[in-house]
Amino acid sequence: MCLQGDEADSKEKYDKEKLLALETSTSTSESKLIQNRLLQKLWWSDENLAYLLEDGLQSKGLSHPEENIQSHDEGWGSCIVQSLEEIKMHKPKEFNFSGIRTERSHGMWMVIKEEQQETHMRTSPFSVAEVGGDEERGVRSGLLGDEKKGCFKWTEMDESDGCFMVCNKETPKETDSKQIFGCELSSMSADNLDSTQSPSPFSLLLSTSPLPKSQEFIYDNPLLPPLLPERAAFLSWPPNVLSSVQLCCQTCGFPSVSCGLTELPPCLYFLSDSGKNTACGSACLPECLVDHKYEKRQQAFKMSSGKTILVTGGAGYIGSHSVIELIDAGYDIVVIDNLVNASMESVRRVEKIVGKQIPSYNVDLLNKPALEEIFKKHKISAVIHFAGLKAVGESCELPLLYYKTNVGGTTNLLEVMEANGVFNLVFSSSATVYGTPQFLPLTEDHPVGSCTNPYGKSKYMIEQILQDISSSNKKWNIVILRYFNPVGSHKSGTIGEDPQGIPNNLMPYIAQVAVGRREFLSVYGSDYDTPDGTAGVRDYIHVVDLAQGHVAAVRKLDEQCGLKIYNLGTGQGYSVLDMVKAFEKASGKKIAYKLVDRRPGDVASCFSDPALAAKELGWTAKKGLDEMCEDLWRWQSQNPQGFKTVKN
Ligand SMILES: CC(=O)N[C@H]1[C@@H](OP(=O)(O)OP(=O)(O)OC[C@H]2O[C@@H](n3ccc(=O)[nH]c3=O)[C@H](O)[C@@H]2O)O[C@H](CO)[C@H](O)[C@@H]1O
Repeated sequence: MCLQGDEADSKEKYDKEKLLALETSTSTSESKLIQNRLLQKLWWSDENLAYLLEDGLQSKGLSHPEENIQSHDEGWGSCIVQSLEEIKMHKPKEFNFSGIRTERSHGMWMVIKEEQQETHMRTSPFSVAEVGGDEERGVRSGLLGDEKKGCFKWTEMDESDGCFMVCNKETPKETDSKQIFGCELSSMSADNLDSTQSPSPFSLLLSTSPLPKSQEFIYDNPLLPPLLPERAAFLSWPPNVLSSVQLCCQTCGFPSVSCGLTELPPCLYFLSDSGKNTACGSACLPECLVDHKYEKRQQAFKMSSGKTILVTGGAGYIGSHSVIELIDAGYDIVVIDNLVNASMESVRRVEKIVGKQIPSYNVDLLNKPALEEIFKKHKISAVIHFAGLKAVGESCELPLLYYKTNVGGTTNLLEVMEANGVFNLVFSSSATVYGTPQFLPLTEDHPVGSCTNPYGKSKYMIEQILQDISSSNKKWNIVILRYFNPVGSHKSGTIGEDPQGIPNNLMPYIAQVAVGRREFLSVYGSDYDTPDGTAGVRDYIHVVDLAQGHVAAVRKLDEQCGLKIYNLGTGQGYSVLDMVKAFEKASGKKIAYKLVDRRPGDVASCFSDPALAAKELGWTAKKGLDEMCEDLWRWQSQNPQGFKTVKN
């Protein structure tokens, strides 16, 4: 029996017949299996009819029901083979063939070994992408196959609908869809499959029930390494019908095509308002989505330095990014944060990124007993001290709050450290301590202290305190890092800068204009002595580069370094309008701006000489302006309201 796409054959009627056929099947166990599979398959919502195409899903060896292929002129099938190793171990005819056609214009077929379907759902040597006649996308598909993976060929299946097939290199190039299909089937067990080939870059995740409109997909398979979150995309498929979800690789250029296979085992969950919901099926973890850093991270866990670093302000922007890099470098981390300007959600998201729980406490540095508790509970080797207030304008209105929080908090911390025999500290200072530059680029020996606001002065005062304790007790190892202008976010787009209220700094403001939270950017001053007249030739540095600078600084402490001071910048200056343009390019959004008066206290230009950090820490910033803007945009567009964003 062959079911056509003709609606005359209702799904229900067909199901009935199918089940009847199964009941009379000779093999009870096979019948059971097939019934189970039928139940699994018949999940499609009404608008997305699925038809089982082959008689009773009985084993037919590899003989494909060609009449079905031919009859499906509006769509076509992809033959997907799972588990290369298994395929090699079995003769083709031991495979049962089952095909499902998922909807009129997008067909999907599957070939799997019935008895072991679950274990087969790991890697897919084949998958098929349909590009719906869009030549450009087709070309991109082709690039993926040949150039990126090197082991796939893309073959145009049908000029009229512009379908492309990914298959093994050995598969004949020029042939029609029927032949390709046949060939692919016969290559299931064929020796021409190269066992080193990469799995498919795609997989299709089919829900066992219609997915809710609001959802957050969570890939969560303990058997497989984590996804590269920045690459993975979950798309509903077929488009606009939320009954299946496609996991695909954005980097490979596949934001919108359907492809791949399949079903169980469950490893994808989706969240709805009611919490974690039923599992979706998943086929394989595409190679290009595997987070290989994970293996390194596992390695790092194994070769853990055994050192625990206390990160104050670890829920904040720079702190959270640094925690990731430190964990990657093999350190154990304890986070404390008073959450005045941060949220524990960022720590939860960092935990997801690193695949590890991080002890984290809502503790204020002014609460000395609580701080002492932390030092009792954890064997701290070093402290990275980010915590503090940082809004320049606010510091002018509330100077005492700034001195108490920043300076008082730091002295508390230093006392507790000393009392517990911890003499290793990395301090988060700022280029603001240089005040108005007397020369550029700024080197570490540039005069400091001429800061015009309490925030800047508090940083300067802390630097002075650190100099003094270092002179008083040689046990102290202190690295002071003077940051230039950190921007960007982690590649995943799941953590980033989340200013409360109206952003003071340029880039968060621009990002909020792009996302529609602010109407326009006020460019403060257009009469400066800079190439485009705008102020703010600044040294923007990617926050991940900055975070890596902290790893280098922690390593420096091991050298019993005494007190050291380093600039963390790129050495490259960009104006406000440079930044506007770069962000427009990265986001594809127009940034409305108005030229307004100067902002009091702004200097025209400020950029670093980062040579000392390169020489003594072995650290340099690597990421350029485009990457900073792209990463910032990923964070902002995925989280328009920052960590408060509710996923729809
Ligand atoms: C005076 C001041 O606040 N200094 C702080 C600010 O330095 P910066 O002034 O270097 O950073 P910023 O991001 O506030 O401003 C960068 C440039 O953009 C300009 N701009 C900024 C915002 C805006 O809405 N429109 C606009 O034109 C601003 O005039 C400046 O020329 O941030 C640094 C961290 O990143 C330090 O914390 C500095 O202490």
